[in-house]
Amino acid sequence: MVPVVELNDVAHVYITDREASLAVDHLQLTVSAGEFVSLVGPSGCGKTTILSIIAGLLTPSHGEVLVNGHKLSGPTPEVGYMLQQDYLFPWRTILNNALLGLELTGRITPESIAITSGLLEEMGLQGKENIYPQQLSGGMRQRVALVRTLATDPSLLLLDEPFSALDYQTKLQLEDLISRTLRERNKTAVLVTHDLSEAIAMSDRIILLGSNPGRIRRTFDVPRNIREVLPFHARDQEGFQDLFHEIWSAMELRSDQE
Ligand SMILES: Nc1ncnc2c1ncn2[C@@H]1O[C@H](COP(=O)(O)OP(=O)(O)OP(=O)(O)O)[C@@H](O)[C@H]1O
Repeated sequence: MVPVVELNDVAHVYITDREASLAVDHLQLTVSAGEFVSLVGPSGCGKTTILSIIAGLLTPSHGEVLVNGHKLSGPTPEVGYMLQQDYLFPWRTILNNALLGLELTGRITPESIAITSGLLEEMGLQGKENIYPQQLSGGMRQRVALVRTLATDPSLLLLDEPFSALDYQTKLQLEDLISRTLRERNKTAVLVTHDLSEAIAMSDRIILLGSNPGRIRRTFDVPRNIREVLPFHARDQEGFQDLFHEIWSAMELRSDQE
């Protein structure tokens, strides 16, 4: 089966007035359909750069990116991007915010509106369609952002720290909701997070990056018993703490000690 994402020897150099800096180098990465992969690593190792490249927002200086077997040359509806901030427009109602992606891609139809309303309901936002973002809590707003991302039916979702601005309880609830929603639809996802336990609880595979320049250092497969349950209960599964410590130790180890 064709992978949903393939990065072949991708590198990126940021060029500013003062310098050129190699942000990521020699990236080789394949993500299969239905897989949930997390990118973890120290600040500045290139996690956001990699997501921007996969989103088609940044053209890599070297190498190529394939999405569903096609070479990426810019943003595509096949890839949805969800960020830490929800970026809802305050002047649009919840439903109209959720419909934004469909509107921008010229796909507003009675059917797509009904599907989006159904998604809002699934996210516990029934009755909120005609109110405005400022009337919602942070967790609710992130759920609207998720609906907006899912409404265009992308095969791949890029999640850049989508829970980091939320309180702990809301974050755990949203992790379960997103995990269940993506699994039910067999969506593929790449998550960037600073929270290692979140990465283990949500993923099939964890990619540890090192910095200067950003490179893949190690990959960890999450055991089946952890993957099979939703994130909240995954944390209680046998082997969870062992994997946490294994990845943590690898993070602490400098790359020159490997
Ligand atoms: N627009 C830019 N211009 C110049 N350098 C940049 C730019 N964006 C990122 N960088 C540099 O590229 C490197 C990777 O940055 P990136 O934001 O991808 O890392 P990150 O792992 O997502 O960091 P964090 O965990 O802090 O969010 C860093 O050294 C950063 O300073």
